[in-house]
Amino acid sequence: MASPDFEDGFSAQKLFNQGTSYTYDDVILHPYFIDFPSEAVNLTTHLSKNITLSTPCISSPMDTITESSMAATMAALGGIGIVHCNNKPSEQASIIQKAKSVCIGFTHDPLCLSPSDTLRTLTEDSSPSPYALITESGTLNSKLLGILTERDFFSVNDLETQVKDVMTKVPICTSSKLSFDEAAAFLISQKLKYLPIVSDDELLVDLLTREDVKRMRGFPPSSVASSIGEDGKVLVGVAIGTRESDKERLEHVVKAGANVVVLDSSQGDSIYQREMIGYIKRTYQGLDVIAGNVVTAYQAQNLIKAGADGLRVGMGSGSICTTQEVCAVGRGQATAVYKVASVAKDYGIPVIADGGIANSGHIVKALALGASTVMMGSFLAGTEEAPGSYFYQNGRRLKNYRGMGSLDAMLKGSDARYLGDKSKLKIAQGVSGAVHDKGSILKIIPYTMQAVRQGFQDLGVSSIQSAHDRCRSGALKFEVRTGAAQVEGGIHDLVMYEKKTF
Ligand SMILES: NC(=O)C1=CN([C@@H]2O[C@H](COP(=O)(O)OP(=O)(O)OC[C@H]3O[C@@H](n4cnc5c(N)ncnc54)[C@H](O)[C@@H]3O)[C@@H](O)[C@H]2O)C=CC1
Ligand SMILES: O=c1[nH]c(=O)c2[nH+]cn([C@@H]3O[C@H](COP(=O)(O)O)[C@@H](O)[C@H]3O)c2[nH]1
Ligand SMILES: [K+]
Repeated sequence: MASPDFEDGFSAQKLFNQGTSYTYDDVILHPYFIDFPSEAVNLTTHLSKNITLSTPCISSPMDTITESSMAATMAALGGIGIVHCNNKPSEQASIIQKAKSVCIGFTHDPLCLSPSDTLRTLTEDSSPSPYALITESGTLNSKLLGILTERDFFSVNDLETQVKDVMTKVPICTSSKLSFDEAAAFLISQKLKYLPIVSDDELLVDLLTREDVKRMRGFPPSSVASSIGEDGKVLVGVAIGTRESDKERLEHVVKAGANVVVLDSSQGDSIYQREMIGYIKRTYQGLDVIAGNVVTAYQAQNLIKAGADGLRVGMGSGSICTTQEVCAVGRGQATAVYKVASVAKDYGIPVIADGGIANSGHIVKALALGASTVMMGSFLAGTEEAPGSYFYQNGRRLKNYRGMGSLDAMLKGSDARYLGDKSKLKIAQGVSGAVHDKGSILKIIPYTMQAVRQGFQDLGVSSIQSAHDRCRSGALKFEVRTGAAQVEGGIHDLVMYEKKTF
């Protein structure tokens, strides 16, 4: 459809050239003519020059957000996880390897015992396991010898009995080559409660339980392609720093199968990033490098000229960030995304809108303003896939979430980044806190993406590319919302309500 000839609303170019730093909540988009169903919206996008994703979502390289479970599940949902680097290179490498071998839906790290362990091992925990898998070495990736369930040990009173004397030998198991659905069908057909999953050489790799099957049935079916690399395994990204030692780290993580590297810095337009981009491009042909963070057109151009294959945008916009307060630099995230994306588009470089995503509307705005993907911390914090255990406080189930520039995270890292350099005083640029239990991203991401599709339908655009084209041409109209308009746009004038998004 041709654009209407009314003076109504501002183009992004006009809106963001007035010297005001706007964030997502400050702006609102005008709806446009709809001539397609929301299911027709295709959110396929570019993470970087050479990597395509079917879901425009990335989990942030933070130690309370992305380790193996998050990375594997994000990729299964068509997005990608970037594994954090607040650990030893060998630890980061094993997180990548684990992410690449995880089968979504299965019980990972099932309880394994060795044949000589006693029943006491099983029962001494405050919440005893209802099963154990017996392997030669008592660990995963060892030959499966038997299974122990309540049926086997219910009537045995002597806790010193060795498990090998009561276990069921040669349990029914299935191949790790089966998909979740195939393995689940087998478990149901055999009326089993526990189904060990073994490799071709009979090593135990996973377990499928009836509870797993019930749980997975509660999640929406995935309608998008998983992110799979040339190695046939899920795509996994890694964050690294820009110190000399990060070159060695990179070697480890590339060997472990990392598919893309993110240079993780609050202010990416530095000599350190330029040199690191050059080094990576010279040393690892075919490995995409995402540089950042940046918030201005000038910074963006510098990193693109240095060879970046993608840019990460956001300074101080994150929920745990105090950079703007501490250092007086940064930018409202809507302005930052628009300005950086405008330059990056000229070079065909995709942009990640990083930080400040609190709802699906923010994702629609970020993508409409030129971002190809969004990176999220807080939105994914507190999920089952985020690292760390849940704990209770005042009756609420919580998980920790912290900034990578918080004192807590810096103390944990204790490597060259901060503490190795003992001559430097440490200044925190982030906080450490907790968020409530959000369930699984297997539910959050599909529902959020459907909300984004509905937003795109309201805008009259059926793909991220067409949103970018309409924004660039000035046909996509924006306006700034006053404080009162923002209040009006939220929930108001109710005595009480319950907010359920899906
Ligand atoms: N997006 C945001 O707004 C912010 C993000 N963060 C996060 O916190 C973490 C830490 O970020 P940064 O402190 O920026 O980490 P960084 O490692 O990039 O920088 C730490 C300090 O080391 C210096 N440095 C880096 N490479 C060097 C080299 N080769 N030689 C000498 N000095 C060098 C930097 O200039 C800086 O002073 C990251 O995970 C980042 O994403 C922190 C603050 C803001
Ligand atoms: O100023 C900061 N101090 C920090 O300690 C810090 N840690 C992470 N980040 C950045 O915040 C992003 C996540 O933001 P959200 O929680 O809003 O998704 C992340 O993706 C990062 O870009 C930090 N920024
Ligand atoms: K902030």
